[in-house]
Amino acid sequence: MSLIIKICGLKTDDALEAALDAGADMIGLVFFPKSPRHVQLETAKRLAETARGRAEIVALTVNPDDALLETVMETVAPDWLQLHGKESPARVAEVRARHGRSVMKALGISTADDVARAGAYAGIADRLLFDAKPPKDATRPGGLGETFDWSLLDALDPAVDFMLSGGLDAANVAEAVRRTRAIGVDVSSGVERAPGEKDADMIRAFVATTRTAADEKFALDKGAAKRSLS
Ligand SMILES: O=C(O)c1ccccc1NCC(=O)[C@H](O)[C@H](O)COP(=O)(O)O
Repeated sequence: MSLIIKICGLKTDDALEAALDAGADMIGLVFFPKSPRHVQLETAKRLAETARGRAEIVALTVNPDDALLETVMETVAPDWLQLHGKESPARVAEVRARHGRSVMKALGISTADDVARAGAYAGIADRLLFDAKPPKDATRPGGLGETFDWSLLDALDPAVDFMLSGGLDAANVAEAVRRTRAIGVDVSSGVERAPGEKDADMIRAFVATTRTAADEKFALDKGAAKRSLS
């Protein structure tokens, strides 16, 4: 399986086209009014119509109530609901059952305890997304362009798949691919020239670098597997 690339926080037709043309597998639409990437529902609907069938559509919300999720489902019909707040495992299960959509649960990581707590969501969320834990005074819980110590993820149960985010960009994503066993990567700030303003060249560079790094890792793993058999 090839590495999944998600470009998050798209809010214009041009940025969306750049992500789709570059070959992004998932595109993220942010519904969080305090974010510079917040999209109005009608814009989101139009962007989703363009993206449908070309990439999976992810609707990102933070501690959403069911009314918001119903509105997003009716207007945007995303393939995924990304929960980026303090949703409990029980709430994740409830959202999944009630709205009938795959759920990606984002978890902020800064300590080994944060990684240990992730286990409670395994088998409940359809996918886990690890992000840097935001500082206490942050105005939003993600999309801050901050990395975290990826070695903390070495303690995670090897059976648990995850995507990686938090401060990724074209300069560090190859190392992230090599260093972790993430099945996918997610970027927002790292493909922007200013908060909320995506840059087509940066999107292309991020996707191309990620694909090359993933191919190299696959070739290395294949070589190692062959050597261990001989
Ligand atoms: O992007 C936002 O403004 C945002 C607001 C509220 C919750 C989450 C938000 N973003 C999450 C993401 O875009 C990504 O999933 C992830 O955090 C990567 O962000 P970045 O470090 O900026 O690449």
